[in-house]
Amino acid sequence: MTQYVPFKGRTAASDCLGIVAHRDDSSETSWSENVHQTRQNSQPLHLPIKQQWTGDTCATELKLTVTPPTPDTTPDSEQKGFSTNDQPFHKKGAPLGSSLQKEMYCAETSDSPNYPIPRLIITQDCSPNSCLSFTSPPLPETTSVLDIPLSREAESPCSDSGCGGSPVPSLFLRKLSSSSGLSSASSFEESEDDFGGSDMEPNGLHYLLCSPEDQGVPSKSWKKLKNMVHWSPFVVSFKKQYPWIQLAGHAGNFKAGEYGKILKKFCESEQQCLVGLNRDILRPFVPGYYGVVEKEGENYNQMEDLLSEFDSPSIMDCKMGVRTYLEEELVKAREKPKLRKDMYEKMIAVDPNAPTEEEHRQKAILKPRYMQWRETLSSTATMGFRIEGIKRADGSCDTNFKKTRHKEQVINALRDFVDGNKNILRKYLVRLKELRTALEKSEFFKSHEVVGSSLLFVHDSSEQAKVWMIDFGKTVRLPCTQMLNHRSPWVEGNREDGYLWGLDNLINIFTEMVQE
Ligand SMILES: Nc1ncnc2c1ncn2[C@@H]1O[C@H](COP(=O)(O)OP(=O)(O)OP(=O)(O)O)[C@@H](O)[C@H]1O
Ligand SMILES: O=P(O)(O)O[C@@H]1[C@H](O)[C@H](O)[C@@H](OP(=O)(O)O)[C@H](OP(=O)(O)O)[C@H]1O
Repeated sequence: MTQYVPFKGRTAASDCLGIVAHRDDSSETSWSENVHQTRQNSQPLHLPIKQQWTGDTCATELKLTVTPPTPDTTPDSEQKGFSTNDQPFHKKGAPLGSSLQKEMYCAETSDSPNYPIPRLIITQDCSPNSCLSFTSPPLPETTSVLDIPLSREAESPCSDSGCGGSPVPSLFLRKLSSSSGLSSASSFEESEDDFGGSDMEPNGLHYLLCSPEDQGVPSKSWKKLKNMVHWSPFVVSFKKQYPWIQLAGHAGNFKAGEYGKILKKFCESEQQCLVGLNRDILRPFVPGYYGVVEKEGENYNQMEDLLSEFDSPSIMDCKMGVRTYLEEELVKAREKPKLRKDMYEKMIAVDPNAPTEEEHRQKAILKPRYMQWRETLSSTATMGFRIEGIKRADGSCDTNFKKTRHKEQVINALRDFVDGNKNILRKYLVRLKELRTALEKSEFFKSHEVVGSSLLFVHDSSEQAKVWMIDFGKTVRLPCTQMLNHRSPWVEGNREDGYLWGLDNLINIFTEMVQE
């Protein structure tokens, strides 16, 4: 589906799902008003969004000077092109000054505060499904983490990049997605004593086995050991010896923790979310949180490993919401536009015709442009969720879902994921509905913009099937007076994320599949 941009005017009304973007220029307010009115009365004239990024509108203002890999001494804030004062993004992981975290492909541009980053406005038929009523999970009286104060202020997100890109050498730390060029580089390289390396997948992808013994040890071996943990008290020392798989996300973000726990690079706002969620009605749907752990000079959030209760699990990561970047990322991008060579390369790897002429000339694109392109290429914009990756029970792994956009494609992927097993589908459906009920009651949820968060689906051959919310690196507390319903269309400023709308759609799809 093409993404459209309203272009000076309105047209007839439309009930169907559509995407509207507009320029952030001097006519911003009236554009915004037009779009609001448009949803009620009329449909805007449309232009492909690609035209937002043509040279005559904006790109001529950019002068691309690709910054070569910088020495380790460069402060992170400079790496990201932010001054030390403008720090809306807490970086993930290491303490300030870590030499690990570098921006390699970020290109500085001339400062142009009025640089027109388009605003994406999703118009959608967001009539929610009628909610089935389920007993709410009991609100815990105590939590596993008790003493971390919650800030009342909006938390800054943990985006590695904001609009400036990942603060790590992309040669070493890659996003675990097919187009990001997965290689045998393991995100656990730094701790080979603790973990095994990566396994080559049949489709050429790799996933990570978080098993101390698995360098050269076939998975059957650890399985045996794991069984021993189940059956014999003498094998306690074999704890941690099961494979842990990171299906999506930034490579290098995880390490093994205690048995049944994993460590994710520390991010303050994610920590606050995990603490808040563990005190909320959503507690049964999020990983347990066990505080901050320091390992090899770096801080990590220790959380429950959601795979630990499963045997050779099948796993799916679904990124939720209609938007995958925060509003403040757009603001940042306008203030300090930065060209991303790596994102241009990821884009042309999927579709060589996707970049505008100007982007081709510059061989770089802005992050919001890339993120919007990803959203419209996949089902994010049209359904409010997208599949990021699937790992099947046989060990095969697929992260090639960038172009999985249509309902039929999603259904095929889901059918393949559950291997046609309707019992598992039914269990997922029940769990998704329970989650929706909890989300609709949750104090945490209504007071946070939840962007880039995923649902982790896990099942195994015993037909145990569960879903959890994960990844709160870009979950941001709203100002006290603001609340979201997570179903309204997003208009920049309202901070709606479409999370519940996406969940409604997911539930509809599972319902259809169960009834098939
Ligand atoms: N608590 C958990 N238990 C088991 N697996 C997990 C858990 N948290 C994350 N994972 C695995 O790690 C992957 C990435 O997790 P997550 O999305 O939190 O990482 P990230 O690097 O912050 O991602 P992103 O780049 O999208 O922000 C998930 O797809 C899942 O496979
Ligand atoms: O899946 P892809 O196509 O590889 O694209 C990445 C994906 O959109 C991530 O969500 C994003 O991280 P954040 O959500 O943390 O912004 C990352 O940005 P980054 O490269 O700036 O980290 C992108 O590169």
